[in-house]
Amino acid sequence: MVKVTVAGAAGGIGQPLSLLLKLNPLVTELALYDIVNAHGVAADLSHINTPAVVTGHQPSGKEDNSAITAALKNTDLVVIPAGVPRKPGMTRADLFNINASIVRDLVANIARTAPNAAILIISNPVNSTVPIAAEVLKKLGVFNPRKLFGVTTLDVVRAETFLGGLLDVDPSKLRGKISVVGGHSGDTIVPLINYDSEISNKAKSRLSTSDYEKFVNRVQFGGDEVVKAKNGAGSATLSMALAGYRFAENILESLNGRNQPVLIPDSAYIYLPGIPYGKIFSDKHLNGVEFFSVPVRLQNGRIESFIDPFEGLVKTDEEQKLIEVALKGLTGSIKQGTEFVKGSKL
Ligand SMILES: NC(=O)c1ccc[n+]([C@@H]2O[C@H](COP(=O)([O-])OP(=O)(O)OC[C@H]3O[C@@H](n4cnc5c(N)ncnc54)[C@H](O)[C@@H]3O)[C@@H](O)[C@H]2O)c1
Ligand SMILES: O=C(O)C[C@H](O)C(=O)O
Repeated sequence: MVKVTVAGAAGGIGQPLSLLLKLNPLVTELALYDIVNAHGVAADLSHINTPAVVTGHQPSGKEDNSAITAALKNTDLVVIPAGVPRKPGMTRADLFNINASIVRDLVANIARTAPNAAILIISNPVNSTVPIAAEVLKKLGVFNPRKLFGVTTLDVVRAETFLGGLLDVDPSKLRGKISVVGGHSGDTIVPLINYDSEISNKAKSRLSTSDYEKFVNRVQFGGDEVVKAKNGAGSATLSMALAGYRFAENILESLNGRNQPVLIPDSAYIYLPGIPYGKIFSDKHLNGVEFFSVPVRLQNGRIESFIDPFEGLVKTDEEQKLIEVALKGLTGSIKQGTEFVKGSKL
């Protein structure tokens, strides 16, 4: 029995993500929460002939907490794509003013109603919204760092797609062979393609320095490519739904009665000091930066451990330099999120 809740379920990401979740036979209940159109989306998806029972939850006004409480009750996994997307000319950080309080309030409800649920945060700016979630959970005394994930899978999906194109390899075969670490915006996104010897050799023989730099830039700014093409109608939704589902599916599979750790080649943006070896890793390699996206191993819906991309994976000097740039960008975003909650009344 697995209940999944999607908060922001009627949005551009929420709808196709909910569709994919409805197709997963491991899901027995799918609770769709949104401040608009939640019942419509739920009615629509409920006609699909898979086992998951779909329920819709929409508040009647600002003070109505009953809908979110019902959506979260007994849930195992909450996926959050609630919030506003970018328009051309905006950075993800420009979304902070609106999305910070949306994530804060949703996570406070999770802390009160479903403190044991795994939480997947999609809402941008992920580099700050995940620290916001962590701080809320800490303040309310229920923080389990093994169950909080910033969803950075779209960066991995993009890296696989773009590199596959350049190397003339089926991109789906690159899953688990390359990785993306760091954060989720511009130069905090760091693709690592040099630890699988076959891929690394292929990349060395096929990619010029300029091809490699263009590849890195395209992964780092893939989001902008979509924002520009949508021309005011939002940011990535369909590829994000696929990426969010891919990560949610990893969690569902790890919840599915398996006691063995499942190696998930996908990275997630996590709070390292709460994970075994994470604090040492953060002090040793990240200059004390506490949130970082790394490939994780899951067990029973939580992080069992992560792969150390410094000692476990071979990196080139270029990749090392990219990580140093990423760390500079992450420090301020993390602090902004943490300070925001410190100054908030929950
Ligand atoms: N992590 C990533 O890789 C990634 C990728 C793409 C988009 N995003 C982010 O995901 C977010 C959503 O993008 P979208 O395109 O789906 O936007 P959207 O505007 O289409 O949908 C957002 C949905 O959230 C709902 N919502 C707003 N406030 C809410 C609240 N308090 N509670 C519940 N629902 C609420 C809205 O009603 C809407 O249905 C944006 O912040 C975007 O930047 C992240
Ligand atoms: O670019 C955005 O604003 C949305 C998302 O973070 C993405 O990477 O596509």
